[in-house]
Amino acid sequence: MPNSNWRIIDSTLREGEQFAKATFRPQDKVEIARALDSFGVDYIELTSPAASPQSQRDLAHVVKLGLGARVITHSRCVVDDVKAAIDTGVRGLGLLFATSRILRESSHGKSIQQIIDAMAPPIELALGAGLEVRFSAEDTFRTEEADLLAVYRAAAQLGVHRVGLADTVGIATPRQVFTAVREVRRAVKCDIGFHGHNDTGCAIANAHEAVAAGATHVDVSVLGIGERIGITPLGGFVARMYSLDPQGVAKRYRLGQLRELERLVARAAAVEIPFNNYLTGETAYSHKAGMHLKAMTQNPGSYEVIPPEAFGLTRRLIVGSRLTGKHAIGYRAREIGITFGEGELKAITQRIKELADQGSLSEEQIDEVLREWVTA
Ligand SMILES: CC(=O)SCCNC(=O)CCNC(=O)[C@H](O)C(C)(C)COP(=O)(O)OP(=O)(O)OC[C@H]1O[C@@H](n2cnc3c(N)ncnc32)[C@H](O)[C@@H]1OP(=O)(O)O
Ligand SMILES: O=C(O)CCC(=O)C(=O)O
Ligand SMILES: [Mg+2]
Repeated sequence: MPNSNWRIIDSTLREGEQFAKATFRPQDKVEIARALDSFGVDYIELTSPAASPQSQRDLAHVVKLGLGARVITHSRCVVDDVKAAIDTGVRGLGLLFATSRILRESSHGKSIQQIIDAMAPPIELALGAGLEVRFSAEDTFRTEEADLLAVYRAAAQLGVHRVGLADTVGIATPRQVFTAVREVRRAVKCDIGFHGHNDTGCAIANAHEAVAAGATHVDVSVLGIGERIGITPLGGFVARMYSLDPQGVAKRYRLGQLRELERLVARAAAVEIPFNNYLTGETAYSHKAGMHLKAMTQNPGSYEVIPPEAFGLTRRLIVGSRLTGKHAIGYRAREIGITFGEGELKAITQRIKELADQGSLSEEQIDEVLREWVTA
């Protein structure tokens, strides 16, 4: 039975705003927040109101939209920043402190004990205001294990609802993530979140391993946008989890809205959707090689673990290439009402391959060849 005890925290409007090309206008944030809510993400995280006056106004505005998703924000362990967050009416707050030696030296200059002392007042303030509070050890995977467990235990003792592991620089392997989450799971009783950057291409696998080891919350952003090359993409994470539990995932999220959501964010962030994007990429359901096409005409599950219909999309069988085969040609012929005998089919397939050696044929061109063959 797959683990279904996980929630999506969409951070397009926080981590995604840290993406080099993104500067969201107030109306973009509203539109994106509404679309995320309609898709069904469990949390929507926006930039700290301490960042700028407009960030403060945008957060307060999104809070007032009355969305089903919990609107949360993110903050340093600084009392004034937490006060600014509370004033916006957010439901939850992600607090963090970098715990690795390198970031302790370059970012804030505090020892582990000083971090433990400094995180108490902001955590207590946020909890006292009734917020759902999470504390993350930034740069978890370059932090000494004993230091990590010490800050998590201290946060749990203060009463946080969740502790977070953050692969801030995208260095963790899936095995490391599994082990670390399992250790934290043994050390604290509260929920556990995971935030993973994709610098070494493991962000989706790492999010999955975090869940497998007991994490309850996963940070994602639409198209994965974030600092540098970003974090676990919403679509990629949904693909991973859908393949393990199709009904469970389809029940919780409006999967047919994913493509429009991605288009919206791509426009707002001034990027293209990659051709090989998870689930919705232009070629995500295109099949080309003759051996694949034959099997696909028998059973679409042959070369697809995720059916396009689940995401409101359609499959494409590319029949007119030099890699085509007689089964695919016969299939297309039958679709347009033509039936060929075995010998004829082999001959026309050879002819199509010769033509396709000069450049692939469109569906219209294939149909024309098939019809001409009949009348010739
Ligand atoms: C890994 C991540 O993505 S973490 C989230 C990153 N998000 C952001 O940075 C939000 C946007 N940031 C901002 O608008 C600004 O950085 C602000 C408003 C937060 C702070 O601005 P400034 O006061 O001008 O400080 P600046 O950004 O130059 O330096 C960071 C300061 O935060 C401190 N700091 C860093 N991490 C933490 C932390 N977790 N808790 C408390 N203080 C911290 C640093 O020590 C430094 O303070 P200092 O001025 O006393 O040395
Ligand atoms: O607060 C967190 O858990 C993550 C912060 C962040 O964006 C990161 O560490 O990359
Ligand atoms: Mg990040």
